[in-house]
Amino acid sequence: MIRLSQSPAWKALLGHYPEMADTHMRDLFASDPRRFNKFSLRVGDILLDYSKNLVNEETMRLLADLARQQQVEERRAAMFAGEKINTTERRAVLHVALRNRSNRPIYVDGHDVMPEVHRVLKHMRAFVRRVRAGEWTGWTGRRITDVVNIGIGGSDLGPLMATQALTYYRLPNMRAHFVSNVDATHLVETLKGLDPETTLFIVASKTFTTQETLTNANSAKGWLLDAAGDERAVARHFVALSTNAEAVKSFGIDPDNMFEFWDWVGGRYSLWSAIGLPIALAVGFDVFERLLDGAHAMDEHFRTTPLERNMPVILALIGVWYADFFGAESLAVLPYDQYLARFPAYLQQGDMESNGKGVTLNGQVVDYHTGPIIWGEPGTNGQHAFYQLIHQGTRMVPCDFLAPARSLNPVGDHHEKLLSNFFAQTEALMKGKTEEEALAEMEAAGKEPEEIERLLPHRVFPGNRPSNSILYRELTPETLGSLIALYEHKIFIQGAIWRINSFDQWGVELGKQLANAILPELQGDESVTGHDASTNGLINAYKAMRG
Ligand SMILES: O=P(O)(O)OC[C@H]1O[C@H](O)[C@H](O)[C@@H](O)[C@@H]1O
Repeated sequence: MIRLSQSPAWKALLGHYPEMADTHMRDLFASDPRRFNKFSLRVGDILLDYSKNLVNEETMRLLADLARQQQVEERRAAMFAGEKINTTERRAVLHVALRNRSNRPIYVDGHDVMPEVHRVLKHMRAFVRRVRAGEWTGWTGRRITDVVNIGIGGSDLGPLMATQALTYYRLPNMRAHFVSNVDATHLVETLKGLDPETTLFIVASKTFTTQETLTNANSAKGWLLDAAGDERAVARHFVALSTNAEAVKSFGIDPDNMFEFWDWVGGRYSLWSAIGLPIALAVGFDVFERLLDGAHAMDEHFRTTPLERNMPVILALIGVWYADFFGAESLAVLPYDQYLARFPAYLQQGDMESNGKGVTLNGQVVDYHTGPIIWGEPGTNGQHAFYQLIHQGTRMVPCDFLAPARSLNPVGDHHEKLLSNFFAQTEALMKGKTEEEALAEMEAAGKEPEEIERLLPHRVFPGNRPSNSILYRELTPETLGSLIALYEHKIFIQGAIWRINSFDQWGVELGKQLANAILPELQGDESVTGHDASTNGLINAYKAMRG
């Protein structure tokens, strides 16, 4: 197979790049009054405006050619058909089955997975009902008031982000907590205000072998047993979300209290599975299902819409354009929605663990850039922190701005103020401020020539800095589901273009392996000598310092 970087579609983009690198978006807008109409797209209640990008119709055509050349349509079909597109782990990738709200069967190895999906959803619904109704009680018969999800990575970030995003929809009398870090501080500080009699632990781990999660779960069990003094209490206070029934059993959790999922659910794509149980406990099962409905709607758009009008595909193509042709290193995700405060953190795993790869599906080292660094904070906080660099720094930082048209908390003019910032930032990034404009402004303000001379260069904004704006009607559970699915599919399409496996994560193994080797060396006071000088030095300094 010809290398991507040598392929006709890639070369065509390389040929087109100088023209666009030499273009200012101001001119693109000035020369085309229909630019917004041409480069925006609506799916349900979500509007994507991608007109403030360094693209013209030719760019989008060439990018779509690249997608076709890379057979993204075939890859998409293969994913929905349950083919084992995660080739290193020989697994299907079917988070879409978890939210398949149609009657369409989805097959893995000739076996329709939908009946199992529905069985687990039913199990979850019944459990949520019992807990919320106070029928499922703790060992002393008191109703559950607090749920503590113990998990990390995909078994934490998705449920945490979604539970937080759906705070508005939370039902009363149930608090949700999330413990992930193996730093005992996380567990200890979380448990401080809690009563063992009314606390339910959800041990969430796809593999049920993850060090952090099992360590936290064992300590939580100790905390419970200190109060209960009877092993039988564990069955009332621990449930598991996992694919590994054996390990769950040996931890001491009753298999009846295990909510199952399958190897075709990637950890970072798992919030739609049993891993969503803490979400459902916090907001109720009906709201959880609305989240699935929203994701399904985006899945259907993604599955059936031609590439040119396909929202995840467009986001993916624009990202490839900047990463590979403009040398952009990162993508800032900037939600002007406090409920989405953890969305950037969630996408860090979603995107960086998926597309932070340097070899192709065939094992060839790539000679182009793959996944970007994802970062971001909610607006307007980011504006008062790091936007300086985005506006006037030396790097190109493509941004995704997200905002709801309607606030769930309409108080005074907060929302207009929030949205005026949302609109202003993308406008400022695109237009910038020329030297002439800055000069005219200072003169109009009656500034002295000395001051003008001193400050003028600092008051210039180059502009021409790209952004996508994603405006949605309101943060409903459906919209949240659609937004998450939008990014999931975007990541998939980028991985398909780069010919990498977006669904494995070998890069997390080495650190784990070395930590396992170091752990026993931390025992005792003898000096360690088996590593490089830095690592030896650090371990020995630690031993001296800890006393
Ligand atoms: O759900 P678990 O099996 O406990 O895995 C938790 C996390 O740990 C691993 O290190 C992986 O990098 C993540 O993809 C995964 O989400």
